[in-house]
Amino acid sequence: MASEKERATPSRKSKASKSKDSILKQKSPAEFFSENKNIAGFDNPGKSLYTTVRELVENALDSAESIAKLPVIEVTIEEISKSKFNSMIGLLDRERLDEELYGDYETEKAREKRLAKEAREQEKQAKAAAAGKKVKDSNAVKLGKGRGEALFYKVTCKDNGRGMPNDDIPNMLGRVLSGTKYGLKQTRGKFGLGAKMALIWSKMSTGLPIDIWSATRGQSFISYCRLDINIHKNVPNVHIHEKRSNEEGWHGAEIQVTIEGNWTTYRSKIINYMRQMAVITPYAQFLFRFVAATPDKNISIRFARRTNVMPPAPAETKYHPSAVDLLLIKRLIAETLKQNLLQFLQHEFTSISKFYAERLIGEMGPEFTPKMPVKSLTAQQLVRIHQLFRQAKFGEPTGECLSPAGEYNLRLGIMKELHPDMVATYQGSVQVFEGHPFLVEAGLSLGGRDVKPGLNIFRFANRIPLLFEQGGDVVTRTATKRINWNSYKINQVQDKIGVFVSIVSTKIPFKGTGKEYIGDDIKEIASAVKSAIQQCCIQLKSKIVRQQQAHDRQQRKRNLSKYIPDVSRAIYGVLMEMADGQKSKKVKYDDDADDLLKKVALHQITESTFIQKLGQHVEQVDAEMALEYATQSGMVDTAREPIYLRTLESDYKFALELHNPVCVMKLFSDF
Ligand SMILES: Nc1ncnc2c1ncn2[C@@H]1O[C@H](COP(=O)(O)OP(=O)(O)OP(=O)(O)O)[C@@H](O)[C@H]1O
Repeated sequence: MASEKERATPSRKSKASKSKDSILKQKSPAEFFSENKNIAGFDNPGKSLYTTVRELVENALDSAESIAKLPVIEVTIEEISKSKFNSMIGLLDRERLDEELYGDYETEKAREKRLAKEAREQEKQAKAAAAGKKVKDSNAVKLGKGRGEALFYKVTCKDNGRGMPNDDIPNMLGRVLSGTKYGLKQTRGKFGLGAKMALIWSKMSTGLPIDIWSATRGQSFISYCRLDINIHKNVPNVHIHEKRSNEEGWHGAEIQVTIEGNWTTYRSKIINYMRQMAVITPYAQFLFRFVAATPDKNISIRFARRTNVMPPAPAETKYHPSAVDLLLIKRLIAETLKQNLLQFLQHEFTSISKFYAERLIGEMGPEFTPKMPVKSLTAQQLVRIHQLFRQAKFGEPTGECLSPAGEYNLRLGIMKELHPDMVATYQGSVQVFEGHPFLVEAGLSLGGRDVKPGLNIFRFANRIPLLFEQGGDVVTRTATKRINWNSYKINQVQDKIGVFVSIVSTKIPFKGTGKEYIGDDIKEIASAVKSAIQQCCIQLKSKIVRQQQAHDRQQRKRNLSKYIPDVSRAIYGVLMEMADGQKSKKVKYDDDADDLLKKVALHQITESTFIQKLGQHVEQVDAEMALEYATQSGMVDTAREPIYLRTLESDYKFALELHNPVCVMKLFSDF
C-alpha cells in the first residue's frame, strides 16, 4: 500500500507519464492519413495496390471528361523483383548468413512434411482435373510461417485529359487535401486525397518518389516532376521539376508510383474493377497490362470503346438552401462577389428567385433589408438566416447539373461485357435528399458470359464501380430483400441475373472515406433504387412471358408434327380397309365418304397426302396462335405501320391480303 508521503508526492515515473500525456501535439493531415490509411482504402498491401489503380484511373477519367475528350487510358502494373527493387534504391543484394533468423526458415523435418503435403495436394488436383472438376491454384499450400517477402509493383496510369498546370503539380499531388474538385459538382474525386494516399503509401512501403509527366492543351512543353511528400508538414518535397519538349503536342497526364502490393490476392478485384468501369464507361478505351517478373504470366486486356456518345460533362451547381449549415453560409459569404443580401440569396443558391428572396428577407425581421451589405451580417443574423433556411419551403433542385451514364451507354456496356440473353434498362427521374439532387439508373440482364446463377450485383456511384462492402449497400439490400423476383417470373436462385444500379449525385452519401458503399438509411435513395429495379423487372417480365409463350408454341408444334407420320399411316390404313370393304360391297357409306374411298382406292389420296395436309394444318394453327397472341399483347398495334407503294400501271386496281406466319400485308388501291 502506498504511504501517505508517496500519495502526496507522485513518483518520478508517474510524473513523467503524466507530463507526456498532457503534451499538446498537432498532426498534419498527411500524418493523420498515414497513420489511418485504412479509412482511405489502403488497409493492406493488396488492397493498397487496388486502391492505387482505382484512384489513378478515376482521376484520368475525370480529367479527360472535363475537356469533353473521349478517354484513352493505359494502366500498367509492373511486378518488381526484389533484386530489381534493390537496384532501384541503390541497395546491394545480400546473401543470408543466419538462415534461422528468418521467418520463412524451415527445419529439415518441417520441409519434408510440407513437401509431402504438396505432393498429396498435387495428386488430389490431378484427380480432380481428370474428373473434369475445377482445379484450385496449386500455390494454395502455404509456405513457411513468416510474413513473407514484400512484393513491389510499379503502377503507371496515362491519360489524354486536361493535364495539370506546371506550377500546380507539386501541390496537387504532394499536399493532402488539395484538389480542384471541391465545388458542388458530380465528380468521381471529391476529397483531394486519393493520389496523395498512393504517394504516402509509396513513401511508407518503398520510400520511392512519384513521377509525373503532364501537359495541358496547346502547351509547348511537357512538365516532368519527381516529388515525394513531407508527411509532418504536409507539403510537397520536389526532387526534379523541369520542362521537356512536347513535339507531338501531347496533352494529358502520366503518373507513376512504386508501391508494395499483392497482385495474387487482388488480381481478380483489379480486373473486375476495370471490367465494371468498361461497363459504365463504354465511350472510354482502356488498356490494362500486367507485366510479370516472368513473361508467361503477363496479362494484357483491351476494353475497346463501343460508342462515341459521351454523357455531357456534369455542371457545377449552387447549394440548395436546405443543404447548407452555418459554416457553409459563412464561407459562401466570404467568397461571394455579390454586394447585398438580396443579390446574395438570389444568386448564390438554387431555388431562390428574386421575389422569393424578398419574401425571405421580410420574414427575417426588421433589422434585415434587401440592400444591406451581405458581408456586414453578424453571427446572430447568420443563425437567423440558417434557421429560416431550415424551416421555409423551397422548390427542389432541378438536377440539370447531373450527368448520368444514360440508358444507351448502360445497355451497351452490359451487352459488350456480359453478352446476356436479355437486358432491360431504366432511368429514374431526378429526386432530392438533404438538398442534393440525385438520379438512379438501373439495368437488369438475364444469362450471359461468366455470370453465376443467382443475383450478380454491380454497383456504381458517380460512375465509379463499387466492389467492397457489398452486404451493407443500399443496392444489395434492395435487390436481395425488397424485390419479389418470382412475381416477375425470375428465379432468384437459378437464373443468371445481373443487377446494375448507378447512382449519380452532387453528394454521394458514402459510408467512410474509402468510397466503398452507400448506406441503406436514406429512404429517398432506397425507394428510388427499388423503383428503378422494379421498372426493369416489369420490362423483362413481358419479354420472359413472350419468350415462354413462343417456346410453348414451338413445343406444341413440334409435338403435333412428331405424330403426323403415325397418324397419317393409321388413317390411311383404316381408309384402305374401308375401301376394300366398299369394293366387296360389304358396307355402304354416304356420298362424301364414298367419294373419298374411291380416291383412296385409285391412289389419288395416299399416305403422303395426309402427311402434307396435316403439316399444313399445324402450320396454320401455329400462325393463327402467334397472331392471336400478338393481338392480345398489343404487338400488332405497335408494329403496324402504313407504307405506300405506287403501282407501276395506274389503271391496275387491287385489294388483296398477303398472309405470312409473322405478318399480314394488305394491298389496296385508292387511286
Ligand atoms: N490525371 C490527372 N489529370 C489532371 N489532373 C489530375 C490528375 N490526377 C490528379 N489531378 C489533379 O490533382 C488533384 C488531386 O487529386 P487527388 O486524387 O489527390 O484528389 P481528388 O481526385 O481531387 O479527390 P479524391 O481524393 O476524392 O480522389 C485533382 O483534384 C486534380 O485536379
